[in-house]
Amino acid sequence: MARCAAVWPALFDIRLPSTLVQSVLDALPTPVFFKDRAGRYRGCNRAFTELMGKRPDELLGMSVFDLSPPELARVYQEADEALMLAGGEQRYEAEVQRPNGERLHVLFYKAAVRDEHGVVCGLVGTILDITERKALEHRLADLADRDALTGLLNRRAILAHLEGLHADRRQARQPLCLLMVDVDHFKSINDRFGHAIGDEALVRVAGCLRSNLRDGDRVGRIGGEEFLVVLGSTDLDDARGVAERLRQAVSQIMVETLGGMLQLTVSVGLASSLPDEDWAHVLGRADEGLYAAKRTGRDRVVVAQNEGRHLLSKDWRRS
Ligand SMILES: Nc1nc2c(ncn2[C@@H]2O[C@H](COP(=O)(O)OP(=O)(O)OP(=O)(O)O)[C@@H](O)[C@H]2O)c(=O)[nH]1
Repeated sequence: MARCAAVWPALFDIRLPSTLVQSVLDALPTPVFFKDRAGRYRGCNRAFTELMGKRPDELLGMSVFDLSPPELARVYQEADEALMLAGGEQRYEAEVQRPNGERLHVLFYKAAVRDEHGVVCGLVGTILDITERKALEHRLADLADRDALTGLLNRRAILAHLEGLHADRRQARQPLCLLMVDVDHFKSINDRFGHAIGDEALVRVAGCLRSNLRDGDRVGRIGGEEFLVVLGSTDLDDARGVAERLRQAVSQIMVETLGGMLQLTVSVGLASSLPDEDWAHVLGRADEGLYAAKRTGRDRVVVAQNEGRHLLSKDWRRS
């Protein structure tokens, strides 16, 4: 790539030979550019030309719309105008598109440049590639929401999802349906076959629940062998169908053990939110439905009574 000498404007002729300034800028790994008051590129360093895939002379006089897709160019233009109006410095996150279409997450650092009369005559900007950092942040955020054994949402994440969705559905005056799903006789599975088989059973149940739900539904592991399913937009009749389908799907799971095939079953409590009902109450009623399913023989779905006991078996907000 050609050096960018002669592209840097006289504006940067700050009693240093401009070729020296340009050489210093070209030695930097960080893209640097300069725009005039009209937002046209008036200079840049080698890293910027490499990022944009253009020759230095091609870049001269271009606007952001000549160089970037319109949705990105609009972001840059708005930021540039705000900076040149206010003066000072600016820092923001955005994306940059390479000529091959690849998008980078970047941090822009820009500063207004003033002429000898103190009037803003352009800006200088640098671009820091933070793509890897962003990917790592997303990965960490995702890991923080996951249950380590099953990969499902963990208790905190599924309850946060429930709280958010419940608020939306309540505002739209639509009910929200929940399923509490608990593996039957799990303690005796651990006792008879060992914890490794118990863990495998949990992983298989988790996979089965996940693969039998639609995109808008969410499932999380909220306790040892207890799962919570938050259904997207589903009325009580449909939710009953979903619960029954999940129950049957789990009963098809066969876990191979040294003592033969282990068949799993789950009990399910289903509750549909009442108008103005708190999310923790709906959860409490689904829990009561689950315990009714356990009491009446397991491997079944019980729809929670609307009245509920209002004395929650657990305080879901705190637990
Ligand atoms: N293998 C394994 N076991 C777990 C895990 N978390 C909790 N458990 C066990 O799950 C068992 C749950 O037992 P209980 O709550 O008595 O319920 P249950 O035996 O399934 O009985 P019912 O629910 O009444 O059908 C306990 O023995 C816990 O130690 C885990 O991550 N892995």
